[in-house]
Amino acid sequence: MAQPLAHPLIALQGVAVRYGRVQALADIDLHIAPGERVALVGANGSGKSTLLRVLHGLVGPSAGQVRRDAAQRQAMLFQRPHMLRTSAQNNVALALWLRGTPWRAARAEALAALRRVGLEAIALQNARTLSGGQQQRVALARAWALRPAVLLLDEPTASLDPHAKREVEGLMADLAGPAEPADGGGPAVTMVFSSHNLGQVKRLASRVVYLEQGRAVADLPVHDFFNGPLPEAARLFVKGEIG
Ligand SMILES: Nc1ncnc2c1ncn2[C@@H]1O[C@H](COP(=O)(O)OP(=O)(O)OP(=O)(O)O)[C@@H](O)[C@H]1O
Repeated sequence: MAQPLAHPLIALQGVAVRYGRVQALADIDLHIAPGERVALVGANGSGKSTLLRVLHGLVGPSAGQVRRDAAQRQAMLFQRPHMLRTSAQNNVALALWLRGTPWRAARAEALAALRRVGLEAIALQNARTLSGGQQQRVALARAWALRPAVLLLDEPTASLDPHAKREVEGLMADLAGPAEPADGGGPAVTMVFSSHNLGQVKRLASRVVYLEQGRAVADLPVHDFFNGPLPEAARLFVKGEIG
């Protein structure tokens, strides 16, 4: 398995997760290094969402260890963002306020974050009335405003139309910075995302982890994943999803 050498932001060792009788993850060893853009791919039910939840600390492992750089902030985005019934600006500002930023400063920072995702003009609009793509951009602004070192995204574009998909994907690339590992801790956000869209994986990822029935059966630099030899199931998955 390819494991980066840099000091990991998150390190999983021998991680397993069970939901009752379902073994959602088994024997996962995974190091996330600064500057990486890791794509989690695999069939429905292979464990991608569960792995993201473990990385974010929302689900505890039933076996194994999760170590996290406690000084680093993390944020997570879901397929369908949850918007509160208030303005886009307040949706972002509340996240900052909850982290201890005074309200006035939070409102100002929220506006800057909305500007970052091209939504300054609709800052005062009720977030629930925005389109799916706009809501996902507000969610990205809300996550980015927290200045996370690690951004985890669970199929962030899966429920969007092609135009919105491209916009959100472009923003993800923009927030993550260049696809090379950052040297010396630049402003780049380390990103781990799940996706069924292999074109998107090619465009965004620096590394691909392929899950099968809760196991990481391939963990490769993006070029090797799409061009090199793969375990049979992963090869068929790539062929089926593309062809
Ligand atoms: N809360 C839960 N309770 C019971 N079983 C669960 C729960 N969440 C997930 N599972 C099961 O764990 C396994 C892994 O699910 P997970 O959602 O992580 O897969 P996934 O790869 O993200 O799937 P998808 O691509 O469909 O989103 C599946 O068998 C799923 O049914």
